[in-house]
Amino acid sequence: MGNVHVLDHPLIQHKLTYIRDKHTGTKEFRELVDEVAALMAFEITRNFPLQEKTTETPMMEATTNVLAGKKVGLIPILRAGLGMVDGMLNLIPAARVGHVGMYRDPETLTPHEYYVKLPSDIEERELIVLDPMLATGGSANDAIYSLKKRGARQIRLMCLVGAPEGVEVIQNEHPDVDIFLAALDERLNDDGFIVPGLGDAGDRLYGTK
Ligand SMILES: O=P(O)(O)OC[C@H]1O[C@H](OP(=O)(O)OP(=O)(O)O)[C@H](O)[C@@H]1O
Ligand SMILES: O=c1cc[nH]c(=O)[nH]1
Ligand SMILES: [Mg+2]
Repeated sequence: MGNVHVLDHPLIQHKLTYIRDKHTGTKEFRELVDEVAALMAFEITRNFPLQEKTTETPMMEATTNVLAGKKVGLIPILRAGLGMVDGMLNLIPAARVGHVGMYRDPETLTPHEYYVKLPSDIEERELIVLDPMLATGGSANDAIYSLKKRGARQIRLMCLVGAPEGVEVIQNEHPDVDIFLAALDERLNDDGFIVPGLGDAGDRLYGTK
């Protein structure tokens, strides 16, 4: 079963509080999501392999470390996942970005895929699926199946807020996928929204409500 990592770094938790706050406007919401994504990138890359390199410092020749060249693919689930891309790219600038378009029917809560465009070598890349919200888990579940169908082999899922229901779906359907969250919330309400949550992530990012 995939591990669930709740990234409880104080800076992440502090910023998440203002992301949740209903008084936070679109501009600030977008900036905070960007910042938290960068902080989460710092944590999610913690186990990336290093290799030794000989470096001449101004003082002497030294054996130092550089990243061992792990190839990364960032896969935002449109729309709301887009809000996490730039923050991640700040720390992993060589990552390629693939897009999966998915919307959740507000009545049935069923996800519908409407767009897929991926780097050609996804089978060689460590893919990080990005979406602020893991609610019923339907969207992330379908997006991960869609990636696997196209050859993906290594996938992690990174969300700001997860519900236990969504976590369970991913753990059951994709035991090979580790989940990284800034918070694991209480539950879903009757409309399929995470509570306490942060509301509709896409609408808050792009000011569409
Ligand atoms: O876990 P689930 O129950 O599938 O719900 C989560 C999904 O719902 C939201 O997207 P939405 O469908 O609102 O699309 P948007 O990002 O375009 O607003 C959110 O960004 C996730 O993709
Ligand atoms: O709480 C939720 C659930 C699904 N999508 C959102 O944007 N928010
Ligand atoms: Mg939305």
